[in-house]
Amino acid sequence: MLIEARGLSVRQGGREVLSHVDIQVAPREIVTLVGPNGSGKTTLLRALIGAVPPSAGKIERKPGLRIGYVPQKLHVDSTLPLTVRRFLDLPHRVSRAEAERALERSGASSFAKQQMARLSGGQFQRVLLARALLMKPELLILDEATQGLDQSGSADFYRQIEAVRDELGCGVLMVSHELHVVMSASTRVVCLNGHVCCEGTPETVTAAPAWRELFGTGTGGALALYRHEHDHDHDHTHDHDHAHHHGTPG
Ligand SMILES: Nc1ncnc2c1ncn2[C@@H]1O[C@H](COP(=O)(O)OP(=O)(O)OP(=O)(O)O)[C@@H](O)[C@H]1O
Repeated sequence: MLIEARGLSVRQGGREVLSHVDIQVAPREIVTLVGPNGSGKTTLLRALIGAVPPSAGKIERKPGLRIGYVPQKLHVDSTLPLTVRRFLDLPHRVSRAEAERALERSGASSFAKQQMARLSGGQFQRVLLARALLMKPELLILDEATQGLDQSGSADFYRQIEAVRDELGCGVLMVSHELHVVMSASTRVVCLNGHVCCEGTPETVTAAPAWRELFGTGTGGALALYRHEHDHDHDHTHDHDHAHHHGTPG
């Protein structure tokens, strides 16, 4: 296990925004965190990286765990002349070989000499990914990294994440709203609404009543469509009763 939280509660602004959350990420797993706005997804990531203190519960990290963090967005002053390559030198200079490897793994090599201010949204996210990879992460954490990208742009980005996972063998924990794309790339989905509503494989979670209550059946339909198009096993023998429910939804 890379990281494990047990019974994690966090208070923000006098209110409990996370209650008794259990979550863990193992090497090579891609765990996707989904949930409505304000359900505590960002707060959970911040608690896991140690940026907000828990009010109850325990977080255990593998000793010396190296975490690479890709934020939701990052503001770069558009008047500041700064190339992608120079951006990777902030806050610490990195060797040419290290920078090149990180850019290559992120699919960002072709725009290394460009100005940060002129990148597209998808290129910018790849640069943030490259920066996170400089950490040689054992755990990669991404907070809605594809916000603002179109569907094919975010699908490309998630394929890059899978390639990084395959190459580095790191675990991945990410937040996303783009359910059908993300779920096709996830080994496990955790549905959060202040507490863990349900979790499991994409198929089991979308079939869980707690999920339906939060998202309706539309996203399950989109997932089914995606799977249908991309997976030629049309055998409908899956048993959908394996999602475990923690507490009651809502
Ligand atoms: N520093 C803070 N002070 C007070 N309240 C906060 C703070 N950070 C978060 N909250 C509150 O905690 C709740 C959870 O916020 P959080 O950003 O974790 O949700 P989220 O699931 O990431 O939402 P979104 O999908 O909109 O990004 C929200 O009600 C938010 O207003």
